[in-house]
Amino acid sequence: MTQGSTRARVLHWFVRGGVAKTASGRQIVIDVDPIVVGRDEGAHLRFDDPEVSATHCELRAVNDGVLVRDLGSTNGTFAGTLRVREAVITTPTEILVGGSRFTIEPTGKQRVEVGFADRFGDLVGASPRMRRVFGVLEKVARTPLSILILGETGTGKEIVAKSVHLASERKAGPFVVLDCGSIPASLAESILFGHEKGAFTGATERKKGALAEANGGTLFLDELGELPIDLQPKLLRALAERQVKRVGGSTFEPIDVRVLAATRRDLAVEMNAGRFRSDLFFRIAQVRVELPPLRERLDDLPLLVEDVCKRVGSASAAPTVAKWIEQRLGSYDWPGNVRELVNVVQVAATLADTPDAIDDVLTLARETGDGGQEKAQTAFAEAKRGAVAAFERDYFTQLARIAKGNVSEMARKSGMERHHVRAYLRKYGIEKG
Ligand SMILES: Nc1ncnc2c1ncn2[C@@H]1O[C@H](COP(=O)(O)OP(=O)(O)OP(=O)(O)O)[C@@H](O)[C@H]1O
Repeated sequence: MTQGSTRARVLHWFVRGGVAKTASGRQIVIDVDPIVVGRDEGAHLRFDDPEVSATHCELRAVNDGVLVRDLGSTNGTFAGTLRVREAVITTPTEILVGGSRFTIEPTGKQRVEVGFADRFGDLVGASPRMRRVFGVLEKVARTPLSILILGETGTGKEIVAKSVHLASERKAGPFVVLDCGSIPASLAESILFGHEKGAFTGATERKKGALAEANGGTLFLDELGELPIDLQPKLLRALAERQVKRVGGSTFEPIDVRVLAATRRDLAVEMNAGRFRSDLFFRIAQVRVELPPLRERLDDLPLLVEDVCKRVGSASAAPTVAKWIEQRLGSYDWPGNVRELVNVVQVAATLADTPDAIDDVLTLARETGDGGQEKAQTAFAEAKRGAVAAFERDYFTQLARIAKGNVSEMARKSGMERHHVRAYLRKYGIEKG
């Protein structure tokens, strides 16, 4: 995990792309950025075939060949005679989608331009995939393009959005965050577009919506996949026409807003299931940025550890903390991604003078058992924090399982507000399913 080895890997990041060819002679180059195959007008490789789903499958270059991934299509994706959910194509292969066919012809290894920047705004990362992300963000931050940021919980989606805003010409304007997952359906329209006084019961004052609040700046739509379906065409219209009408109002006000959005959900699957509108998807996903899970970019650990230690004022603790993580969590898969790492590093950094204490406290936090002996050797406050964290992690993991990921159900069962439940799920990197 030294800087030297990181640099060598950057220079040697190669993928095998290819070309997708249709019977009518259309050709499209397959690179590391995903190509969507589907019936939708926004699809990169489009088939006007009713048996093809709106967003049917996607193709992209990976290390060994062309990755074909079905996007929850109705009729499936076939490589030759095999129905595939996900497959890496290494030799020329015919792909069947609905009643249409195309061929993938993989090419030799090609070098991916990753750039050398190992940070962008508040983000750091030395892995080739993050360096590539930084290169893309550098190029698009100053443009008006909207960006869809994809990634598991805790991979840094919100910090990407904030950093893009601060690197854009809109940085002096507002940065407004709207968590689409916590909007109550009855207030959704008013939260987005605002309302006039008396528009509905409880509308005691005229109020701006999130779009108008973000005027002159950036609106970050977190959890875009959870935006209520009936609101989606209205948002699309507002973005296209650059104007909003408040609930209960009769006039339009102009808005000048750049939209950035994030999602943990696979929106292609949502689109095929009719829960997300593809026209809104293609409007917002003018640029798609995918943040890989931390387990796929462990090269980022040293720089992240250094960054967090600096942030908490313990820069000198970084080598001890990095060594501890390498030794004790070397094969850990970080389900809570960078957020979980940040939590671990913050605790470890404050205890770096006594590495044994790191062991005690962080092992405690991870264990759900009582670990009596270890507890008694740790300061009471730390031990309690560890035990509470273990309880919370366990409770919400089980709750999510029982409620099959349904946040409303979890809120009912736990007697908590939905946004509190969501905060705990995030804190411990628990997928909602
Ligand atoms: N590349 C990075 N460099 C430095 N810090 C990072 C990086 N990525 C994430 N973080 C930190 O990890 C934490 C989680 O990041 P963030 O809230 O942006 O994740 P997220 O993907 O939006 O999560 P969620 O989907 O749960 O909302 C924050 O403390 C953030 O500062």
